Amino acid sequence: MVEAIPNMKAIHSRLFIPQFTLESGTTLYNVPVAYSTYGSLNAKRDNVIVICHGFSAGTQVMHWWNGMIGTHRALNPSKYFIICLNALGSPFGSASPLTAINEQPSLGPYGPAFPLATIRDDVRIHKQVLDRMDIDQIQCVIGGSMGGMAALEWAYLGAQKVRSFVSIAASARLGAWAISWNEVQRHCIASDPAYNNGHYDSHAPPIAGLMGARMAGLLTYRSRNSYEARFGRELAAYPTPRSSPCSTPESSAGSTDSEVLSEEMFDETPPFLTQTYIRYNAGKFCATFDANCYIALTHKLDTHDITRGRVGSTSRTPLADALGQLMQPGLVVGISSDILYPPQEQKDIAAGLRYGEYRVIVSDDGHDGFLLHTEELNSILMEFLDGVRDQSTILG
Ligand SMILES: CC(=O)SCCNC(=O)CCNC(=O)[C@H](O)C(C)(C)COP(=O)(O)OP(=O)(O)OC[C@H]1O[C@@H](n2cnc3c(N)ncnc32)[C@H](O)[C@@H]1OP(=O)(O)O
Ligand SMILES: N[C@@H](CCO)C(=O)O
Repeated sequence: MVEAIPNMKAIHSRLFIPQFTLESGTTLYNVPVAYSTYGSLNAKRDNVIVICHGFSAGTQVMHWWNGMIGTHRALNPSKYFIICLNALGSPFGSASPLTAINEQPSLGPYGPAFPLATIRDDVRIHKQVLDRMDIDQIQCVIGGSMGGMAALEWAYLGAQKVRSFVSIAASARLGAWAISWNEVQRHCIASDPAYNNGHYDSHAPPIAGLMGARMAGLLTYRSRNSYEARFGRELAAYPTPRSSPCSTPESSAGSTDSEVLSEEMFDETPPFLTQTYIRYNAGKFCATFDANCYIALTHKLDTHDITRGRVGSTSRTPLADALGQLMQPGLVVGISSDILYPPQEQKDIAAGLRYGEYRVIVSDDGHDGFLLHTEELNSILMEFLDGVRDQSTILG
């Protein structure tokens, strides 16, 4: 349920950047960038907060961070001009495998030929959108997961342009563990014959592969304990098993449901709640996501490394050297049970920053805690934003 905010409505737009050269060297033309805004710019055009979205979200912050945005919330549209811009490669409006090559319909969509776009590319092209709005200073850039990685990249634009940042449940550079999970997910998609090396009919996409990828992803977003507590070995109430030699009232007397399930039924019916959960949610995801976009975004994540090009190749402490270059206050938040980007990674980021603060949300919800614990996150953010504002008032 999306909260109705008085005197405030989201504005959704798309702007076209005439020419943009990616880090890879490929130049895109007439590049769409989708974004949503909440609130209004003040006279000095400096009350700006940039929100960076995660892997599968779009720019409509109210849809996935509802608890964070509102009149008495950290993201207060009566105070701030809040903007969320869609990452390149995502299926929600910016240039991606789904959009026409250089916006020329006659050329058809990029499909698997969409070039590698990094998080740094996102920041550079999103900055161009802000430049066109005559915005030169951002109060804070805030993001979780992939968005938290983008927040770190935004900070490298400098403390005059980006006054502070908040990076939640994110890495400074993707490690072998997270890259491998991305590879597992790409493999699921590529193994689906319908994928056809990315040249599939949009009416017959590789659903099975995409579902497999999302199922694997879903597990990395939670923790063992959260699944155990939520589902345990509970059976789904539906669908009812067709028939079974073991399921007559007589034969099942004195047995639990799970004891009377035959192997055959196990294959044909999803008896455990956890199975229906991951199947349902992966299926729901497939209704709005695209397989080539999924692959493009996982490659984007793999390239993420804040040290790239910022630290000499002989550095023995590349992470600390790169983080030490950031001069603005940075809040880094971890979720205690995050197995994808474990809290030690956020602790290390905060430790490397000159003006870093580390906070942890203690929860069994895993990586998805950044979407689920909005009350706690909201308080942490409010405190940080107030502190930064007080500092700016004192320091000018
Ligand atoms: C374009 C846009 O920007 S839209 C935003 C899309 N992206 C996002 O929201 C970000 C990603 N979101 C997510 O990963 C998840 O939604 C989270 C982490 C925020 C919440 O996940 P959960 O805690 O599992 O949410 P919830 O308890 O509502 O369950 C999710 C769904 O599974 C269903 N479900 C729960 N248990 C079961 C089960 N055992 N079997 C089948 N279905 C189940 C729920 O009914 C719910 O269905 P619904 O989405 O149709 O209402
Ligand atoms: N559940 C989140 C986790 C990744 O940030 C998503 O799907 O976007």
